[in-house]
Amino acid sequence: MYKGIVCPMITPLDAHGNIDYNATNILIKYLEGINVDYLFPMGSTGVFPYFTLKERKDFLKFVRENSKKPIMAGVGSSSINEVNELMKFSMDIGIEAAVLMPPYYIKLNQEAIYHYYKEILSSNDMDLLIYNIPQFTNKIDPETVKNLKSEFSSVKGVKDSSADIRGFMEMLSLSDDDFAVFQGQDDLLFTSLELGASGGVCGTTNFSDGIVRLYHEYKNNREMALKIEKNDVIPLMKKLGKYQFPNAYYEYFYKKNNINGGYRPPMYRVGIEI
Ligand SMILES: O=C(O)C(=O)C[C@H](O)[C@H](O)COP(=O)(O)O
Repeated sequence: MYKGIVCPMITPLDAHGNIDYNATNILIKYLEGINVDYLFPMGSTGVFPYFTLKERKDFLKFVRENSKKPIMAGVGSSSINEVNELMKFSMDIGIEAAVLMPPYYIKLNQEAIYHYYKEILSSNDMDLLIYNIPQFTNKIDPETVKNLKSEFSSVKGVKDSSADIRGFMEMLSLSDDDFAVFQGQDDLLFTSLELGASGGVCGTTNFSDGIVRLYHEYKNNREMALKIEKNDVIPLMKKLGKYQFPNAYYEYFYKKNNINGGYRPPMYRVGIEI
């Protein structure tokens, strides 16, 4: 059962916009230090669409070779061949699970989305978390998740970043011992834990330990957890939300660690005050 706090890792970049592996090591050590439960490279915060397949594989391999934490690999692509290639690669190098959002560009109905996942799940045994993020790609409905879950035992959960609490509650109704439901928005973590979520995929963990403290406090001291959400997490998310996603996450990380980091266009430096 997947459970706890997942970091959707930024992909640290150098001044030329290439992947900076020294900075990546600093990030991995930080995440181990604050004790997140899983590393999630090549998700949305990791700006996976801006990288070639080779860059994506190299980054996944580096994270695998430099951390013993369980890993969820972002394998998203509108090309099923690319998804299969990334899943097979991830499985071969010992990554525990894959995270996959519905395809993008062409607007798809639920039947098409079902067929996309079915095709991939039929030829891969790796554990898979379905990723609902309708602000960036086609939406997957709880009903479609339910159908895929009942047909394929490798579907181990869903990560919902929609910020739609009604939809999230429908996803939660699918929870069982072998199916996890993660909240994808940091500032909804407390509410989601109250509703029975398995944990959160939280971007602020790239440079702040508030979410991890919230998650651990929640078990013993609910009031304290709520305080952390109100005083630390919500203001931080509000600040980050003012800028083009996810540039401010990168800038925060670079500033915190005194790294002369860069951006790959269309990313750019936003000039956040921290
Ligand atoms: O990076 C990932 O893959 C994540 O899981 C983090 C978040 O779910 C999304 O980044 C949310 O994006 P916003 O709605 O723009 O805040």
